Amino acid sequence: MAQSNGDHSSAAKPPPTPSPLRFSKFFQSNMRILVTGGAGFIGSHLVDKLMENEKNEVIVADNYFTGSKDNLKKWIGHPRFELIRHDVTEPLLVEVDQIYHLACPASPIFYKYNPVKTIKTNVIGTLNMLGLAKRVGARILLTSTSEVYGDPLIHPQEESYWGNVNPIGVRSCYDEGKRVAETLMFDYHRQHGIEIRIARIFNTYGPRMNIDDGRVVSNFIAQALRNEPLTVQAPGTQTRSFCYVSDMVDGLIKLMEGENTGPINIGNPGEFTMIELAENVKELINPKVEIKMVENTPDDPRQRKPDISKARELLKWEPKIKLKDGLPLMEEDFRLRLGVPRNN
Ligand SMILES: NC(=O)c1ccc[n+]([C@@H]2O[C@H](COP(=O)([O-])OP(=O)(O)OC[C@H]3O[C@@H](n4cnc5c(N)ncnc54)[C@H](O)[C@@H]3O)[C@@H](O)[C@H]2O)c1
Ligand SMILES: O=c1ccn([C@@H]2O[C@H](COP(=O)(O)OP(=O)(O)O[C@H]3OC[C@@H](O)[C@H](O)[C@H]3O)[C@@H](O)[C@H]2O)c(=O)[nH]1
Repeated sequence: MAQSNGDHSSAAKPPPTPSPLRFSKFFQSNMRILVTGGAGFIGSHLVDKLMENEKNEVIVADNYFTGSKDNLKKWIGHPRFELIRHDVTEPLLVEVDQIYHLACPASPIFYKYNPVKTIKTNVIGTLNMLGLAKRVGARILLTSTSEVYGDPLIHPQEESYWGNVNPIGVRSCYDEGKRVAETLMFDYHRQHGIEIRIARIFNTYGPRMNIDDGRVVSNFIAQALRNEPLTVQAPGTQTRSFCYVSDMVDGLIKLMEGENTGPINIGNPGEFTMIELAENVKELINPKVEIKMVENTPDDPRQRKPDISKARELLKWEPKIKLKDGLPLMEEDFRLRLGVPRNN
């Protein structure tokens, strides 16, 4: 059953007065934007889009755990761009107008690698970024996740659903971490009037994903190009809905620029079983490759598909790129990075 989330738009207090430093711009930019996790997959595409606007000055803070300077190489040295090696579990002092807070490992193998660090990143990292937002009067957007719905008992998932999450499982550092991060966002909003935005991101794919990061689309494409079996984790009937990264970035910017706090689902409602995904990749990239069933990991959600009515209505956003059109764009990037030419 869907549950009510109450009225998210009414803040108890007016927003804090921005710091006077907010108006002392280094350049003639109108907007100084901090992107935490900006050296990662989604973050670096977001930076590309934000940098297209000459009125934006972009500061990236990243500890390079799963991200890389390479993703931002075209901006290093640009007068409107700054890259800081920084871990968000430590406070950060910068003067900005907007904060896109993405810093957090997203692939299950990485977030489970050091679960204590993952939960610290989600809780202390978000607390630090909210403290920064409060001091400088910045608007802050959190990239939350479809994992807040856990192994969902309603389908598709709408924002009013409170989720079905194991609080002590191996994924909890991430999904409970993001749930606490959402709570902190709303507490700062109600208690201190901070302008918040929460995006619940569903599985996103595209160029620049770490080749061996363990997520399903990157795994299957890399396996197909290396002539290795596509590893479908049992039972293979579990579903996901895959959003191409440029659609995701457009949705995040619309949410930041709009008037709604969220949480708002941002994802592509096209739903596929993992067997269907493997078949699509096989047909598209390497028809000779084998599909192999392998053991799954605990608490793997059995179904996932966003209800994006809110995004359509409130943000006037919907994804444009279908899986069959997005996979070849990612294939090109993986071929280049793996050194596998098309006629191989
Ligand atoms: N890609 C998806 O399918 C998806 C789905 C739901 C939510 N999200 C969220 O979107 C955000 C970006 O995901 P992504 O796919 O680009 O992942 P990613 O792993 O490519 O990027 C995460 C970035 O955060 C950085 N980071 C991690 N911990 C940090 C810390 N303590 N301090 C500073 N930087 C740190 C990493 O080095 C990396 O550059 C994450 O918050 C993730 O939870 C992603
Ligand atoms: O090689 C693989 C990898 C994964 N899988 C399956 O593919 C599905 C998707 O797995 P992924 O690891 O790509 O991602 P998940 O959907 O489990 O988690 C993701 O959800 C949303 C985000 O917050 C994160 O990016 C990530 O946690 C799972 O059912 C998994 O069992 C395979 O069948 N084979």
